[in-house]
Amino acid sequence: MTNCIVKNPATGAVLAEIPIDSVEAIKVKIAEGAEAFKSWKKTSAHERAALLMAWSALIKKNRQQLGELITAENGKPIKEALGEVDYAVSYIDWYAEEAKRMYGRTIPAHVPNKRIIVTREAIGLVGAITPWNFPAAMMTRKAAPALAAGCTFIVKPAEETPLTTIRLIELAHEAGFPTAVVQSILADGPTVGEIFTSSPEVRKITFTGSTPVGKWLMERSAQSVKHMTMELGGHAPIIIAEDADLDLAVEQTVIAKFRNAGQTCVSPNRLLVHANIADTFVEKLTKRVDLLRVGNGMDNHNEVGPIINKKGFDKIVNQLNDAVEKGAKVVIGNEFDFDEGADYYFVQPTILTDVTADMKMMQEETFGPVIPIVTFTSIDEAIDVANNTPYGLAAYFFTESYKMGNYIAEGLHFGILGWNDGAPSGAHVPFGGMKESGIGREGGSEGIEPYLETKYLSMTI
Ligand SMILES: NC(=O)c1ccc[n+]([C@@H]2O[C@H](COP(=O)([O-])OP(=O)(O)OC[C@H]3O[C@@H](n4cnc5c(N)ncnc54)[C@H](O)[C@@H]3O)[C@@H](O)[C@H]2O)c1
Ligand SMILES: O=CCCC(=O)O
Repeated sequence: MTNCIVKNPATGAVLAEIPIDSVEAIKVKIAEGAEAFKSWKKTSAHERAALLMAWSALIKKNRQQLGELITAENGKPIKEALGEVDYAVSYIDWYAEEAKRMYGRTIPAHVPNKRIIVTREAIGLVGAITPWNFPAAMMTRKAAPALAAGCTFIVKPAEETPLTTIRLIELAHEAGFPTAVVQSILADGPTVGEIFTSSPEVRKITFTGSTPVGKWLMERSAQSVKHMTMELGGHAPIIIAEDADLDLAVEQTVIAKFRNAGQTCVSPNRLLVHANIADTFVEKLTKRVDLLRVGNGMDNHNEVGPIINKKGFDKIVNQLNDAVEKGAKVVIGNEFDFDEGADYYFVQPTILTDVTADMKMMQEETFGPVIPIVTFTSIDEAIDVANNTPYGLAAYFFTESYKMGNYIAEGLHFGILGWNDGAPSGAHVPFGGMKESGIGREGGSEGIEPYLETKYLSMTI
């Protein structure tokens, strides 16, 4: 592959054909990033914060253009794409502030003539690899804390959606970041994975993507003991307790589930509803889902865009066929609008009932607009089913009871919990997963820690 062909997933039209970086060119960028670290780490936190604020201002000025770029290459509705630009910028704003709070400490010495000082230092050159589902926000939530900490940064965006990243990096340079401090590269994942993991100059890898690729990167990085942040796959449950506010649960389920047509790592993948309220809930949810308009995200009225590509579409169809063959009942959806020749794929929002544990969608991430519904009769049973997965990213639950809510929260093994809340993400909170959903957190005060080393100085005076 010498060129990366970027397509509009809503139409299959080619948006751009960009030459990919050669192995040699990638190695040169890594060397430049490592060299730039020597001076960048010496800049003051206030200087770095000011550059981040200048970058943020330029992104805000170009909000509409960036939003349209996201919709064009990713497919999500324009309103959501503009929301993603705001979300992406919020990480830059947050870490421009956090840059100034990289506090150290002093430790009382065990003898009178010693003084001990603990400082925090930037790790070095960071290699980032990002997915196509949030082309702006997954990049800035890595770049902003890395740059704030004093690290230099190289990102490899997904081949499906590199245009947003390329534009964001241009704006960073326009804002005043030296070229070698923040860079992007364009190449296929395995090539970049191979180079990043084998390069001693790359001191940290931060990855957002699928669990198998994350595991592979971790294995290879062991050779040079790199720092790692892993934001991997999810398999989020929603538990609807018997006393839940059903209208609220319906509204929040729709928000959580159909964002980016279900192609979101925190997207609910399994809906567990108490048997006594299941019929009422399914009826209300179906009415609401029936109102969702599917189509090209550039049309402001559409709320559910296309699936990113044929591979993603085939996975969804395969899971649906498997579920129906094993006895699931289609309440709404299971319909498709696609054209393999043109290369676009839409899936109608789908609700399935009579879902059982042996169905593929109860074990694997679907990454599509599909809601499988399972009933339960006791909350312990629901918690067990929810936890019965190697993943542990996000989980949601709906109950009006304070005691029940706390009981469920304490029982769930997930890094992010939404109680009566389908939208828990934000720059100010620690985002990340347990078990095979990842290592480390992005966002919040936790999000800068993975870019810092601890150094302590012991002085005899
Ligand atoms: N936990 C989170 O914060 C989070 C956020 C968004 C997406 N995700 C996950 O990402 C996945 C969807 O993205 P995807 O299907 O594009 O994932 P993917 O792992 O196939 O690709 C993600 C990125 O990794 C690159 N890549 C592929 N193979 C590689 C290799 N061998 N070495 C290095 N890089 C490689 C790709 O080019 C892309 O840039 C889902 O599993 C989703 O849950 C997780
Ligand atoms: O897909 C993963 C990111 C979604 C989010 O940050 O809420």
